[in-house]
Amino acid sequence: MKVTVVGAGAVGASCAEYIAMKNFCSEVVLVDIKEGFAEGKAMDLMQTASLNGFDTKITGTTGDYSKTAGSHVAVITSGIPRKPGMTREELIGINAGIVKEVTENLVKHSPEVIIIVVSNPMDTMAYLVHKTSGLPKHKIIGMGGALDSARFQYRLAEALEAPISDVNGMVIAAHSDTGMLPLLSKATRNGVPVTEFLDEEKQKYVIEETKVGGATLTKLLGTSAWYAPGAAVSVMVQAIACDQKKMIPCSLMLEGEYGQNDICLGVPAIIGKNGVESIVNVTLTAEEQLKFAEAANAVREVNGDLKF
Ligand SMILES: NC(=O)c1ccc[n+]([C@@H]2O[C@H](COP(=O)([O-])OP(=O)(O)OC[C@H]3O[C@@H](n4cnc5c(N)ncnc54)[C@H](O)[C@@H]3O)[C@@H](O)[C@H]2O)c1
Ligand SMILES: O=C(O)C[C@H](O)C(=O)O
Repeated sequence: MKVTVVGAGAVGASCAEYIAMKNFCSEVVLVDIKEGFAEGKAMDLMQTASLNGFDTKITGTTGDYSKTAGSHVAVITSGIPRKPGMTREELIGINAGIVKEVTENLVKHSPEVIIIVVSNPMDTMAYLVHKTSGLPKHKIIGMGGALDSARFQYRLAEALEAPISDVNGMVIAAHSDTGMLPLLSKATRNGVPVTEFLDEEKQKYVIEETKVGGATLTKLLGTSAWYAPGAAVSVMVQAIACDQKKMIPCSLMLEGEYGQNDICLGVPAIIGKNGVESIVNVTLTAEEQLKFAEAANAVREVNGDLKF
């Protein structure tokens, strides 16, 4: 399995590192626009191979997409991250042009590729990749829900004073500060609904902290997060590489599912060797349906700023 990661910055390098550490891929190619940067990151990572015990070959290139030819999966992390106080949506002006150009280069050299979109505003960038790549819809997957769900589980474990391995929960809808929908009604501690353990105040705390998870880290770090984003991508790439048929919330093109059309939004999906094997239809409460629809309206407005 050959994987390309475009953008060798914080998230791209973290993706490459986690993918290599899990040792399920033969080759990872890092691509960046900054001269020598991807080559340097690749060499540094390769010098961890004997220490960390992996055999994945990591190489880097400054913009030579012929080196990415024949990739099974490509991850797009190229573009600028937000600074404290910004929203992800404010990145559209710069990132849309980058994501479009990168998509064209990837598809030219790997026409069968499955693309995982990470650059923000992610739901809109995933939509842009659908509109510009010519790839079938099961081959374009936005990464947001896997990360947001991990943050949800972190906050649930904190509120429950439980180990994270006891906790299960999922976040759907938009990958934005206001449009995330943590499904508290379905979250469990070892199969028992968490609502049986948490009072309303704690429930509200978990939901609000989950939704601003990215903003909280951006304020602390001065730029956005990379460890958990990289780990989330590696889980998705592994699900494809190992045909795991894992259920992961991802931003996918909807055609009637969850009452939406012509939009990419986070929904649970089965991820396997074909990319999206199917979308899972979960029954939402009336309040959750309303929030999902509101998130869709907000993303649709941002999508309106795209120029193809
Ligand atoms: N979807 C998510 O959950 C999620 C999580 C974290 C970050 N992000 C987003 O991922 C993106 C990257 O974040 P980061 O922290 O790694 O930023 P970064 O600045 O560390 O890295 C971005 C890299 O992209 C490169 N780049 C820019 N234009 C390029 C081009 N045309 N071709 C190839 N490479 C190019 C830059 O040189 C840089 O090295 C941001 O848009 C950020 O908002 C999304
Ligand atoms: O918060 C950001 O801007 C980056 C990313 O989307 C995240 O959730 O960490």
